Amino acid sequence: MSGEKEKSTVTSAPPSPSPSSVAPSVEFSKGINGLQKVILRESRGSSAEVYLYGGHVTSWKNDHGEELLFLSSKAIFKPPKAIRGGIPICFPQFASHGTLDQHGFARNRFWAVDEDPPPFPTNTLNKAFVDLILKPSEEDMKIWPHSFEYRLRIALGPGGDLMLTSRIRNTNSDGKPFSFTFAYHTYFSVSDISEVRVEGLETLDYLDNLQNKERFTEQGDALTFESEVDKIYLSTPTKIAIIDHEKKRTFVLRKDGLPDAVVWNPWDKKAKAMADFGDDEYKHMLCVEAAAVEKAVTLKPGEEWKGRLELSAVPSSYCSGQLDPQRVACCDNYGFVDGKVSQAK
Ligand SMILES: O=P(O)(O)OC[C@H]1O[C@H](O)[C@H](O)[C@@H](O)[C@@H]1O
Repeated sequence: MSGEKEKSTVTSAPPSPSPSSVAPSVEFSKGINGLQKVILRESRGSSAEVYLYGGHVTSWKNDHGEELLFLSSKAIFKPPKAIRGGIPICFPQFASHGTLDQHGFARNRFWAVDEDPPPFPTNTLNKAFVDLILKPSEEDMKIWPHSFEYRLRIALGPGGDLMLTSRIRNTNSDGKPFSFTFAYHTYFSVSDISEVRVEGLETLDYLDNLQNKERFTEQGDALTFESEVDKIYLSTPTKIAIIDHEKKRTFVLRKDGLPDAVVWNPWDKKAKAMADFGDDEYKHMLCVEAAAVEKAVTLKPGEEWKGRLELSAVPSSYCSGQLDPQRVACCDNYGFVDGKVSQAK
């Protein structure tokens, strides 16, 4: 594996208000196997890495340099294989919910940097971000005969929050609508899967992929893990927490436009069957995927869909058991202000 990193371009955002901190920056460089990647750095030291192959976030680190996403030591950075770990983009099909290959093709296409994206309503001050774009090739049109523009903004906020915004537009000139399913297939890094709990999905209905996609209702308790899990929770709240007791860290996932949430851990048997996944790595990862699966999204020509994911990692002074997605403020240091996440002072 040639992991040579070769710096090429650095673009700096406006100067940071704090004299002791460095301005957020965006750096283009070569990653594993010479694949192009983008490194986002924000002023307090957190960072993220994005491969143009797949439009794939492979790393998200906090201001102590600790990795927050799981990336398999056996991940294959070579097309057409999708990268195992980080945040694969599943589009235009989630899993095998359709006639395309598993999880669609966006995760194994080369994306381009979008030099001139249409304006975003969100504030980008003090954020390091990159805009990517995917348009179908002629080959793609043969397997999925629809013209689209998929714009992906990946941004790192001043507190180290990672934000992904997808804007997908139907650009068909034949007047035809298209439908798709979608997921941000996020692999979180956890200390020990048996010590982790997920709050926000209790009492919800789910489709169990391990039982012919049959529908069940989750019990009233937070989710814990002691065997393989592959479930699609339906109509979930906008906020889900992954509490890692051993690490004393809580991931807070906020989503918009993505009603479902997939929870996946392959456990030991499936782990062994995957060539690009270590036998014991299932112990240190958990996928919680903001998704639109049960009801496909349909776009008429000219229409655009937006799906947004915000991830933050906070110390686990987080009040376990008190997650209420309807509340405007949570007992951690983060809350919603005017529909946007802000860090309380
Ligand atoms: O191996 P992959 O194609 O990346 O898929 C990995 C997993 O993705 C999702 O979480 C699905 O629900 C699982 O059924 C699938 O096994």
